[in-house]
Amino acid sequence: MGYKEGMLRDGALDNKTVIVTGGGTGLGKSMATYFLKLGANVVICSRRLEVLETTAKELEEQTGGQILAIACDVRKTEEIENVITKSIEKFGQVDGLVNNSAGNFISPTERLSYKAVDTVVDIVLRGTYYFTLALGKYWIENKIKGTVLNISTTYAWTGSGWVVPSAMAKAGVLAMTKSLAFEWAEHGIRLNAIAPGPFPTKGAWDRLFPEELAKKFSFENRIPLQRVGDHQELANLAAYLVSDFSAYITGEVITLDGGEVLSAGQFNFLKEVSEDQWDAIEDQIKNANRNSKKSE
Ligand SMILES: CCCCCCC/C=C/C(=O)SCCNC(=O)CCNC(=O)[C@H](O)C(C)(C)COP(=O)(O)OP(=O)(O)OC[C@H]1O[C@@H](n2cnc3c(N)ncnc32)[C@H](O)[C@@H]1OP(=O)(O)O
Ligand SMILES: NC(=O)C1=CN([C@@H]2O[C@H](COP(=O)(O)OP(=O)(O)OC[C@H]3O[C@@H](n4cnc5c(N)ncnc54)[C@H](OP(=O)(O)O)[C@@H]3O)[C@@H](O)[C@H]2O)C=CC1
Repeated sequence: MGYKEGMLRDGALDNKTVIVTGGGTGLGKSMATYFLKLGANVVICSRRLEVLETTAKELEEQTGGQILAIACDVRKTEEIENVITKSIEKFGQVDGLVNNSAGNFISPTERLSYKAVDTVVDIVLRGTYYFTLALGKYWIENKIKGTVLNISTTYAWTGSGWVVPSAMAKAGVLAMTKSLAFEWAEHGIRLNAIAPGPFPTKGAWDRLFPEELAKKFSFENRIPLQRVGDHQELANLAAYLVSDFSAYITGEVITLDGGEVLSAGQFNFLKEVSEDQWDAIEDQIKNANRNSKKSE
Protein backbone atom coordinates (compact mmCIF):
# COMPACT_ATOMS: atom_id res chain seq x y z
CA MET A 1 0.00 0.00 0.00
CA GLY A 2 1.30 3.44 -0.87
CA TYR A 3 0.32 6.97 -1.74
CA LYS A 4 -0.24 6.09 -5.40
CA GLU A 5 -3.19 3.86 -4.50
CA GLY A 6 -6.86 4.56 -3.92
CA MET A 7 -7.68 4.99 -0.24
CA LEU A 8 -11.44 4.67 0.14
CA ARG A 9 -13.41 1.43 0.08
CA ASP A 10 -15.31 0.34 -3.07
CA GLY A 11 -18.75 1.95 -3.28
CA ALA A 12 -17.78 4.86 -1.00
CA LEU A 13 -19.49 7.29 -3.40
CA ASP A 14 -22.38 5.05 -4.53
CA ASN A 15 -25.62 6.97 -5.24
CA LYS A 16 -23.85 10.33 -5.37
CA THR A 17 -23.66 12.67 -8.33
CA VAL A 18 -20.70 15.04 -8.29
CA ILE A 19 -20.00 17.94 -10.66
CA VAL A 20 -16.29 18.56 -11.27
CA THR A 21 -15.57 21.86 -13.01
CA GLY A 22 -12.49 21.68 -15.22
CA GLY A 23 -12.87 17.88 -15.05
CA GLY A 24 -11.59 17.30 -18.59
CA THR A 25 -7.91 17.81 -17.75
CA GLY A 26 -5.27 17.69 -15.03
CA LEU A 27 -6.30 17.33 -11.42
CA GLY A 28 -10.01 17.61 -12.27
CA LYS A 29 -9.69 14.58 -14.53
CA SER A 30 -7.84 12.63 -11.82
CA MET A 31 -10.51 13.42 -9.23
CA ALA A 32 -13.29 12.53 -11.69
CA THR A 33 -11.59 9.20 -12.42
CA TYR A 34 -11.40 8.24 -8.76
CA PHE A 35 -14.97 9.38 -7.99
CA LEU A 36 -16.19 7.13 -10.84
CA LYS A 37 -14.16 4.20 -9.49
CA LEU A 38 -15.84 4.73 -6.11
CA GLY A 39 -19.30 4.52 -7.64
CA ALA A 40 -20.28 8.17 -8.17
CA ASN A 41 -21.98 9.55 -11.25
CA VAL A 42 -19.75 12.37 -12.45
CA VAL A 43 -20.48 15.51 -14.49
CA ILE A 44 -17.48 17.26 -16.00
CA CYS A 45 -17.76 20.75 -17.43
CA SER A 46 -15.50 23.44 -18.85
CA ARG A 47 -15.18 25.59 -22.00
CA ARG A 48 -13.79 22.99 -24.46
CA LEU A 49 -16.45 20.38 -25.26
CA GLU A 50 -14.12 18.22 -27.44
CA VAL A 51 -11.66 17.87 -24.55
CA LEU A 52 -14.48 16.95 -22.16
CA GLU A 53 -15.97 14.40 -24.54
CA THR A 54 -12.62 12.71 -25.13
CA THR A 55 -12.07 12.48 -21.37
CA ALA A 56 -15.62 11.22 -20.76
CA LYS A 57 -15.18 8.42 -23.31
CA GLU A 58 -11.80 7.43 -21.87
CA LEU A 59 -13.07 7.39 -18.26
CA GLU A 60 -16.26 5.51 -19.12
CA GLU A 61 -14.15 2.77 -20.72
CA GLN A 62 -11.61 2.78 -17.88
CA THR A 63 -14.04 2.74 -14.94
CA GLY A 64 -17.39 1.54 -16.29
CA GLY A 65 -18.94 4.52 -14.47
CA GLN A 66 -21.52 7.03 -15.69
CA ILE A 67 -20.14 10.38 -16.82
CA LEU A 68 -21.74 13.38 -18.48
CA ALA A 69 -19.73 16.08 -20.31
CA ILE A 70 -21.26 19.55 -20.71
CA ALA A 71 -19.70 22.73 -22.09
CA CYS A 72 -19.76 25.53 -19.54
CA ASP A 73 -17.85 28.72 -18.98
CA VAL A 74 -18.07 29.15 -15.21
CA ARG A 75 -18.23 32.93 -15.67
CA LYS A 76 -21.68 32.57 -17.25
CA THR A 77 -24.61 31.88 -14.91
CA GLU A 78 -26.94 30.58 -17.65
CA GLU A 79 -24.33 27.97 -18.63
CA ILE A 80 -23.95 26.92 -14.98
CA GLU A 81 -27.71 26.57 -14.64
CA ASN A 82 -27.76 24.47 -17.81
CA VAL A 83 -25.18 22.09 -16.28
CA ILE A 84 -27.29 21.70 -13.14
CA THR A 85 -30.53 21.15 -15.11
CA LYS A 86 -28.92 18.55 -17.42
CA SER A 87 -27.28 16.76 -14.47
CA ILE A 88 -30.60 16.47 -12.63
CA GLU A 89 -32.32 15.28 -15.83
CA LYS A 90 -29.75 12.50 -16.26
CA PHE A 91 -28.98 11.49 -12.69
CA GLY A 92 -31.99 12.61 -10.62
CA GLN A 93 -30.15 14.97 -8.30
CA VAL A 94 -26.76 16.56 -7.65
CA ASP A 95 -24.99 15.90 -4.34
CA GLY A 96 -21.52 17.37 -4.72
CA LEU A 97 -19.58 20.13 -6.44
CA VAL A 98 -15.83 20.40 -6.91
CA ASN A 99 -14.86 23.93 -7.90
CA ASN A 100 -11.65 23.02 -9.71
CA SER A 101 -11.68 25.23 -12.84
CA ALA A 102 -8.99 27.89 -12.87
CA GLY A 103 -7.03 30.28 -15.02
CA ASN A 104 -3.54 31.39 -14.04
CA PHE A 105 -0.15 32.40 -15.43
CA ILE A 106 3.00 33.96 -14.02
CA SER A 107 3.68 37.58 -14.87
CA PRO A 108 5.02 40.74 -13.26
CA THR A 109 1.79 42.40 -12.19
CA GLU A 110 2.63 45.74 -13.79
CA ARG A 111 2.69 44.01 -17.19
CA LEU A 112 -0.95 42.92 -16.85
CA SER A 113 -3.85 44.66 -18.57
CA TYR A 114 -7.08 45.17 -16.63
CA LYS A 115 -8.57 42.43 -18.75
CA ALA A 116 -5.80 39.98 -17.87
CA VAL A 117 -6.48 40.44 -14.15
CA ASP A 118 -10.25 40.19 -14.69
CA THR A 119 -9.83 36.99 -16.69
CA VAL A 120 -8.08 35.12 -13.89
CA VAL A 121 -10.18 36.55 -11.04
CA ASP A 122 -13.42 35.90 -12.93
CA ILE A 123 -12.65 32.25 -13.67
CA VAL A 124 -11.41 31.47 -10.17
CA LEU A 125 -13.51 33.62 -7.83
CA ARG A 126 -16.62 34.54 -9.80
CA GLY A 127 -16.84 31.04 -11.30
CA THR A 128 -16.62 29.48 -7.85
CA TYR A 129 -19.20 31.67 -6.17
CA TYR A 130 -21.61 31.52 -9.13
CA PHE A 131 -21.55 27.70 -9.18
CA THR A 132 -21.75 27.43 -5.40
CA LEU A 133 -24.65 29.86 -5.19
CA ALA A 134 -26.61 28.12 -7.93
CA LEU A 135 -26.23 24.69 -6.32
CA GLY A 136 -26.71 26.02 -2.78
CA LYS A 137 -30.11 27.46 -3.72
CA TYR A 138 -31.11 24.15 -5.31
CA TRP A 139 -29.93 22.17 -2.29
CA ILE A 140 -31.69 24.36 0.25
CA GLU A 141 -34.94 24.36 -1.75
CA ASN A 142 -34.83 20.57 -2.16
CA LYS A 143 -33.48 19.80 1.34
CA ILE A 144 -30.40 18.07 -0.08
CA LYS A 145 -27.32 17.90 2.17
CA GLY A 146 -24.86 18.81 -0.55
CA THR A 147 -21.13 19.23 -0.27
CA VAL A 148 -18.71 21.65 -1.94
CA LEU A 149 -14.99 21.13 -2.33
CA ASN A 150 -12.94 24.11 -3.49
CA ILE A 151 -9.48 23.62 -4.97
CA SER A 152 -7.41 26.49 -3.64
CA THR A 153 -3.64 27.04 -3.31
CA THR A 154 -1.18 27.47 -0.46
CA TYR A 155 -0.45 31.06 -1.49
CA ALA A 156 -4.08 31.95 -0.76
CA TRP A 157 -2.80 32.20 2.85
CA THR A 158 0.70 33.54 2.32
CA GLY A 159 0.18 35.65 -0.79
CA SER A 160 2.64 35.34 -3.68
CA GLY A 161 4.20 37.72 -6.13
CA TRP A 162 3.91 37.07 -9.89
CA VAL A 163 0.53 35.31 -9.53
CA VAL A 164 -1.31 38.18 -7.86
CA PRO A 165 -4.72 37.81 -9.60
CA SER A 166 -4.76 34.11 -8.74
CA ALA A 167 -3.72 34.79 -5.11
CA MET A 168 -6.46 37.40 -4.68
CA ALA A 169 -9.09 35.12 -6.18
CA LYS A 170 -8.05 31.97 -4.30
CA ALA A 171 -8.02 33.94 -1.02
CA GLY A 172 -11.59 35.02 -1.77
CA VAL A 173 -12.50 31.38 -2.35
CA LEU A 174 -11.17 30.48 1.10
CA ALA A 175 -13.16 33.30 2.71
CA MET A 176 -16.27 32.00 0.96
CA THR A 177 -15.54 28.42 2.07
CA LYS A 178 -15.39 29.33 5.74
CA SER A 179 -18.20 31.90 5.69
CA LEU A 180 -20.72 29.69 3.90
CA ALA A 181 -19.68 26.61 5.88
CA PHE A 182 -21.04 28.37 8.95
CA GLU A 183 -24.09 29.89 7.29
CA TRP A 184 -25.27 26.77 5.44
CA ALA A 185 -24.42 24.24 8.16
CA GLU A 186 -28.02 24.43 9.38
CA HIS A 187 -29.06 23.00 5.99
CA GLY A 188 -26.55 20.17 6.30
CA ILE A 189 -24.46 21.66 3.47
CA ARG A 190 -20.69 21.33 3.97
CA LEU A 191 -17.90 23.33 2.30
CA ASN A 192 -14.22 22.43 2.47
CA ALA A 193 -11.09 23.20 0.49
CA ILE A 194 -7.78 21.63 -0.46
CA ALA A 195 -4.66 23.77 -0.86
CA PRO A 196 -2.38 21.70 -3.11
CA GLY A 197 1.33 22.28 -3.57
CA PRO A 198 2.88 21.39 -6.95
CA PHE A 199 1.14 18.52 -8.76
CA PRO A 200 2.43 18.23 -12.35
CA THR A 201 -0.25 18.99 -14.93
CA LYS A 202 0.13 20.36 -18.44
CA GLY A 203 -2.19 23.29 -17.68
CA ALA A 204 -0.18 24.47 -14.67
CA TRP A 205 3.31 23.64 -15.98
CA ASP A 206 2.77 25.44 -19.33
CA ARG A 207 1.70 28.63 -17.55
CA LEU A 208 3.54 28.59 -14.22
CA PHE A 209 6.64 26.51 -14.76
CA PRO A 210 7.63 26.89 -18.43
CA GLU A 211 10.88 25.38 -19.71
CA GLU A 212 12.84 28.57 -19.18
CA LEU A 213 12.16 28.28 -15.43
CA ALA A 214 12.29 24.50 -15.20
CA LYS A 215 15.93 24.54 -16.41
CA LYS A 216 16.96 26.66 -13.42
CA PHE A 217 14.80 25.41 -10.62
CA SER A 218 13.99 22.14 -8.90
CA PHE A 219 10.95 21.45 -6.75
CA GLU A 220 12.71 18.49 -5.16
CA ASN A 221 15.18 20.88 -3.45
CA ARG A 222 12.49 23.29 -2.38
CA ILE A 223 9.97 20.89 -0.87
CA PRO A 224 10.76 19.42 2.56
CA LEU A 225 9.43 15.98 1.51
CA GLN A 226 11.57 16.30 -1.67
CA ARG A 227 9.01 15.48 -4.34
CA VAL A 228 5.99 16.83 -6.16
CA GLY A 229 2.52 15.49 -5.42
CA ASP A 230 0.98 12.41 -7.01
CA HIS A 231 -2.50 12.91 -8.48
CA GLN A 232 -3.90 9.95 -6.54
CA GLU A 233 -2.95 11.64 -3.26
CA LEU A 234 -5.12 14.60 -4.15
CA ALA A 235 -7.91 12.37 -5.48
CA ASN A 236 -7.89 10.39 -2.21
CA LEU A 237 -8.33 13.51 -0.10
CA ALA A 238 -10.94 14.95 -2.47
CA ALA A 239 -12.98 11.73 -2.44
CA TYR A 240 -12.87 11.65 1.35
CA LEU A 241 -14.04 15.27 1.58
CA VAL A 242 -16.99 14.79 -0.79
CA SER A 243 -17.94 11.46 0.83
CA ASP A 244 -20.07 10.94 3.93
CA PHE A 245 -16.97 9.71 5.79
CA SER A 246 -16.10 13.39 6.33
CA ALA A 247 -19.62 14.30 7.52
CA TYR A 248 -18.32 16.17 10.59
CA ILE A 249 -15.77 18.30 8.70
CA THR A 250 -16.80 21.68 7.35
CA GLY A 251 -15.09 25.02 6.73
CA GLU A 252 -11.70 23.26 6.69
CA VAL A 253 -8.81 23.88 4.32
CA ILE A 254 -6.36 21.01 4.07
CA THR A 255 -2.86 21.71 2.77
CA LEU A 256 -1.37 18.92 0.65
CA ASP A 257 2.07 20.16 -0.35
CA GLY A 258 4.90 18.05 1.11
CA GLY A 259 5.58 20.88 3.56
CA GLU A 260 6.38 23.48 0.86
CA VAL A 261 4.43 26.26 2.57
CA LEU A 262 6.43 25.77 5.77
CA SER A 263 9.54 27.20 4.10
CA ALA A 264 8.57 30.60 5.54
CA GLY A 265 9.70 29.36 9.01
CA GLN A 266 12.09 32.04 10.33
CA PHE A 267 14.90 29.63 11.27
CA ASN A 268 14.58 27.27 8.33
CA PHE A 269 17.83 28.71 6.93
CA LEU A 270 19.55 26.55 9.61
CA LYS A 271 19.09 23.61 7.21
CA GLU A 272 22.47 24.72 5.77
CA VAL A 273 24.36 24.40 9.12
CA SER A 274 26.81 21.43 9.31
CA GLU A 275 27.37 19.12 12.32
CA ASP A 276 30.75 20.81 13.04
CA GLN A 277 29.09 24.21 12.96
CA TRP A 278 26.39 22.92 15.34
CA ASP A 279 29.14 21.80 17.77
CA ALA A 280 30.61 25.31 17.72
CA ILE A 281 27.20 26.96 18.03
CA GLU A 282 26.27 24.75 21.00
CA ASP A 283 29.54 25.67 22.74
CA GLN A 284 28.95 29.37 22.16
CA ILE A 285 25.39 29.25 23.51
CA LYS A 286 26.40 27.23 26.57
CA ASN A 287 29.23 29.69 27.25
CA ALA A 288 26.80 32.56 27.04
CA ASN A 289 24.48 30.71 29.47
CA ARG A 290 27.36 30.24 31.96
CA ASN A 291 28.42 33.89 31.65
CA SER A 292 24.91 35.15 32.22
CA LYS A 293 24.67 33.07 35.42
CA LYS A 294 27.97 34.58 36.72
CA SER A 295 26.77 38.14 36.20
CA GLU A 296 23.45 37.56 38.04
C1 LIG B 1 4.50 25.05 -11.30
C2 LIG B 1 4.13 25.18 -9.89
C3 LIG B 1 2.73 24.86 -9.65
C4 LIG B 1 2.26 25.53 -8.42
C5 LIG B 1 0.82 25.68 -8.51
C6 LIG B 1 0.36 27.02 -8.19
C7 LIG B 1 -1.11 27.11 -8.15
C8 LIG B 1 -1.73 26.80 -9.43
C9 LIG B 1 -2.78 27.35 -9.77
C10 LIG B 1 -3.44 27.16 -11.07
O1 LIG B 1 -4.42 27.77 -11.23
S1 LIG B 1 -2.87 26.06 -12.27
C11 LIG B 1 -4.10 26.07 -13.53
C12 LIG B 1 -3.56 26.60 -14.77
N1 LIG B 1 -4.48 26.31 -15.84
C13 LIG B 1 -5.03 27.27 -16.58
O2 LIG B 1 -4.76 28.45 -16.42
C14 LIG B 1 -5.98 26.80 -17.66
C15 LIG B 1 -6.84 27.87 -18.26
N2 LIG B 1 -6.09 29.06 -18.65
C16 LIG B 1 -6.30 29.75 -19.81
O3 LIG B 1 -7.15 29.40 -20.61
C17 LIG B 1 -5.45 30.98 -20.07
O4 LIG B 1 -4.20 30.85 -19.49
C18 LIG B 1 -6.13 32.28 -19.54
C19 LIG B 1 -5.27 33.47 -19.98
C20 LIG B 1 -6.28 32.28 -18.02
C21 LIG B 1 -7.52 32.46 -20.15
O5 LIG B 1 -7.51 32.29 -21.52
P1 LIG B 1 -8.51 33.14 -22.46
O6 LIG B 1 -8.41 32.58 -23.83
O7 LIG B 1 -9.84 33.21 -21.85
O8 LIG B 1 -7.91 34.58 -22.37
P2 LIG B 1 -6.95 35.40 -23.36
O9 LIG B 1 -7.86 36.15 -24.26
O10 LIG B 1 -5.92 34.55 -23.97
O11 LIG B 1 -6.25 36.39 -22.35
C22 LIG B 1 -7.01 37.26 -21.51
C23 LIG B 1 -6.12 38.45 -21.15
O12 LIG B 1 -4.99 37.95 -20.42
C24 LIG B 1 -3.78 38.39 -21.08
N3 LIG B 1 -2.73 37.38 -20.88
C25 LIG B 1 -2.81 36.07 -21.13
N4 LIG B 1 -1.64 35.46 -20.87
C26 LIG B 1 -0.79 36.45 -20.46
C27 LIG B 1 0.59 36.45 -20.03
N5 LIG B 1 1.31 35.32 -19.99
N6 LIG B 1 1.12 37.61 -19.65
C28 LIG B 1 0.41 38.76 -19.68
N7 LIG B 1 -0.92 38.82 -20.06
C29 LIG B 1 -1.48 37.68 -20.45
C30 LIG B 1 -4.18 38.53 -22.54
O13 LIG B 1 -3.26 39.35 -23.22
C31 LIG B 1 -5.57 39.13 -22.42
O14 LIG B 1 -5.52 40.48 -22.08
P3 LIG B 1 -5.67 41.64 -23.21
O15 LIG B 1 -4.40 41.60 -24.00
O16 LIG B 1 -6.87 41.30 -24.04
O17 LIG B 1 -5.83 42.90 -22.44
N1 LIG C 1 -1.31 21.66 -10.66
C1 LIG C 1 -0.91 22.24 -9.54
O1 LIG C 1 0.26 22.14 -9.12
C2 LIG C 1 -1.88 23.04 -8.73
C3 LIG C 1 -3.17 23.25 -9.14
N2 LIG C 1 -4.03 23.94 -8.33
C4 LIG C 1 -5.42 24.08 -8.71
O2 LIG C 1 -5.88 22.86 -9.20
C5 LIG C 1 -6.95 23.09 -10.11
C6 LIG C 1 -6.70 22.32 -11.39
O3 LIG C 1 -5.52 22.81 -12.02
P1 LIG C 1 -4.67 21.89 -13.01
O4 LIG C 1 -5.31 20.57 -13.14
O5 LIG C 1 -3.27 21.99 -12.59
O6 LIG C 1 -4.77 22.72 -14.38
P2 LIG C 1 -5.66 22.53 -15.69
O7 LIG C 1 -5.27 23.65 -16.58
O8 LIG C 1 -5.55 21.14 -16.20
O9 LIG C 1 -7.13 22.74 -15.16
C7 LIG C 1 -7.85 23.93 -15.23
C8 LIG C 1 -9.22 23.62 -15.81
O10 LIG C 1 -10.03 24.79 -15.74
C9 LIG C 1 -10.85 24.81 -16.89
N3 LIG C 1 -11.26 26.20 -17.13
C10 LIG C 1 -10.48 27.27 -17.40
N4 LIG C 1 -11.21 28.36 -17.62
C11 LIG C 1 -12.51 27.97 -17.45
C12 LIG C 1 -13.76 28.64 -17.55
N5 LIG C 1 -13.85 29.94 -17.85
N6 LIG C 1 -14.90 27.92 -17.33
C13 LIG C 1 -14.83 26.61 -17.04
N7 LIG C 1 -13.69 25.93 -16.92
C14 LIG C 1 -12.55 26.60 -17.14
C15 LIG C 1 -9.97 24.28 -18.01
O11 LIG C 1 -10.75 23.70 -19.05
P3 LIG C 1 -11.15 24.51 -20.39
O12 LIG C 1 -9.90 25.11 -20.93
O13 LIG C 1 -11.78 23.46 -21.25
O14 LIG C 1 -12.15 25.55 -19.97
C16 LIG C 1 -9.18 23.19 -17.28
O15 LIG C 1 -9.81 21.94 -17.41
C17 LIG C 1 -7.02 24.61 -10.29
O16 LIG C 1 -8.02 25.13 -9.43
C18 LIG C 1 -5.67 25.06 -9.83
O17 LIG C 1 -5.70 26.39 -9.37
C19 LIG C 1 -3.64 24.47 -7.14
C20 LIG C 1 -2.37 24.32 -6.73
C21 LIG C 1 -1.39 23.58 -7.47
